[in-house]
Amino acid sequence: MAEPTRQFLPSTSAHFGISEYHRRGLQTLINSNSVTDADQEQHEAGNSMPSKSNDSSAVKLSATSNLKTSARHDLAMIFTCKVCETRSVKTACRESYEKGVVVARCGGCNNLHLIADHLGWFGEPGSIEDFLAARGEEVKKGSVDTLNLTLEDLAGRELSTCDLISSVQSQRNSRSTFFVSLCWQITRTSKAKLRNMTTAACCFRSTSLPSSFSIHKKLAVKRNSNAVSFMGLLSFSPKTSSFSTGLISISLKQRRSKNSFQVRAVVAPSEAVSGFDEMVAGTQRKYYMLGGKGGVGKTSCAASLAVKFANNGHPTLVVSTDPAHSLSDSFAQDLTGGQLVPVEGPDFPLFALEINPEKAREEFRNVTQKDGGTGVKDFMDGMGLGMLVEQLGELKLGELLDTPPPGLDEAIAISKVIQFLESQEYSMFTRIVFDTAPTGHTLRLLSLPDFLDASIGKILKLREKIASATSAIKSVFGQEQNRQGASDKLERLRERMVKVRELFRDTDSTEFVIVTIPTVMAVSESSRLSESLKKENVPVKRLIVNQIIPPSASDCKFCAMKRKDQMRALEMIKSDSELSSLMLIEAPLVDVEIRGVPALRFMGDIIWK
Ligand SMILES: Nc1ncnc2c1ncn2[C@@H]1O[C@H](COP(=O)(O)OP(=O)(O)OP(=O)(O)O)[C@@H](O)[C@H]1O
Repeated sequence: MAEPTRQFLPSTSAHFGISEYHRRGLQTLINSNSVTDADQEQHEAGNSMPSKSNDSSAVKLSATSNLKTSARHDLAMIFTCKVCETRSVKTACRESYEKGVVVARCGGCNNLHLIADHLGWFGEPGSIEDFLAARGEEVKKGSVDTLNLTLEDLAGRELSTCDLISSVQSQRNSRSTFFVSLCWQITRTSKAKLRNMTTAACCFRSTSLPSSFSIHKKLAVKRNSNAVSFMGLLSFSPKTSSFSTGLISISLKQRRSKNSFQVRAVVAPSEAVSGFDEMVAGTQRKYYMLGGKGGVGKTSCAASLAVKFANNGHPTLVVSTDPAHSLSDSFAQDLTGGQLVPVEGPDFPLFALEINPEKAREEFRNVTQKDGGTGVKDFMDGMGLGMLVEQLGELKLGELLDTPPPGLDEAIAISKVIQFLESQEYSMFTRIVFDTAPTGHTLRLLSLPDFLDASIGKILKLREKIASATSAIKSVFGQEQNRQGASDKLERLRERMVKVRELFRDTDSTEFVIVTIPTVMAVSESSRLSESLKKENVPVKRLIVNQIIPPSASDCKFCAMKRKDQMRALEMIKSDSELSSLMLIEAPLVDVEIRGVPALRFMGDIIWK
């Protein structure tokens, strides 16, 4: 048998470490004649010889002896095949590495690389460390805590070549450890590679995230139709110097086998161009608000956009601020409860939140009543401060509190979401999609922040006047503290309202997408909505015309008439002064109900191109 030459060209940054944490029992020892494969997924070693290589591997062995993917595999290594530049993670038996023979097959080009050969089968006995040392190259060893794999290590190449789209940071779990999920988006070229499971690219967005990290415990491998996710403990060196531990989730996309969702008949109308590339680009947070007349498909469009963002690597949050929520129905999952609920199905994190408007309204009422509403009025009446009561009348506070203006609950709901998103815990979300309430509500919502801002401002001023006029009396009544607390709350609420207003008008981060259907009534309403949005300086670029009946060769008279009507409405859009300037996205009426993630994915692929 011709003796293959072994050639390893490890990178100088290569390091190696074996943790002492999880020693295997003797019963799992492989005898010194054994050859082990070094592949976590396939047991393939020993069936062919390591390639005689001019191909060389930049080998990085990392300490993961507590890796529990298999009882036999307690050593992990990451290496780059110099033949095909594929980065691979493999696990092997430590005893085999120390006493036997270990070869690793490159997932990209199928070449075998010799990692250890203590039996001298392929030349001088030794291991990769010896081979590297012979070349005068550096071998680094480390314990679990000192293993710091860079992002490039996981990506397997320069990150500058990746289109870094998103990242996920962390949520604290009840035990105060970090759950860290890393997500990444890759360029079209790298996507092709990923489909072959050859490489992956990661990225971080948040500045608070570590610059280096290592996986030192693999917890789970999750497979679904088009992704494999690795979950593992992560250690990293944050800016604050000490090491932290968390969980890492890495997804490798595979070629999608078959769309599990089948529609019986769909005709995509003319070129649907939504400019999705622009929508998905960038890692900075963006807000998309979808609104329109009741029943036109706002929820379906919002949910399908959220699924599409998530499947394109953006950790996404979809929020319903419509008092009559239908997100749960649309996703076919229970998303109620006013909390962030993970949506099952998409490749990357997607969470949903249905805000409880009644609760939000109640909250507002409590705060204002304590400080500026009937509480203050009663108090002032009692004190004989007639002239201030007059000012109260001007504010129409009673009206505000007894019959909250329409749109108030939604404004509070949105401000609540902003509050959520400002916290570090939710900094991972890079796309926020709002499923808003029907048009009328939304229009009132738009003017509401200004109205509330003014009202609350007046309430606060009034409070100050009362405070100075009655401080002595109040201290007798012992109410000062309560009033201060309520006043602070009110001030915070006012600030949040201002933020809602700013968010709605921020052209860099926000876009309002109008959803309509091709009927004269819906188009007229959309035109009015567009006009109002413009007046309020809310950025609007896109108009979805949903439920367009596809042309048909059948003699269905009803369908033909209906389609004719629809075409008329479409013409109306094209000549409408408000709507004609918007990017028109035509979405067909499909003959199944859009329910559940596969259906939403399907719809998203039609609309968001
Ligand atoms: N393109 C489409 N083809 C077929 N059915 C659709 C399409 N778009 C939406 N639907 C269906 O229309 C119904 C209403 O859709 P959806 O709930 O998304 O509308 P909405 O505007 O959010 O309604 P509401 O104003 O009541 O919240 C749903 O049953 C949905 O499955």
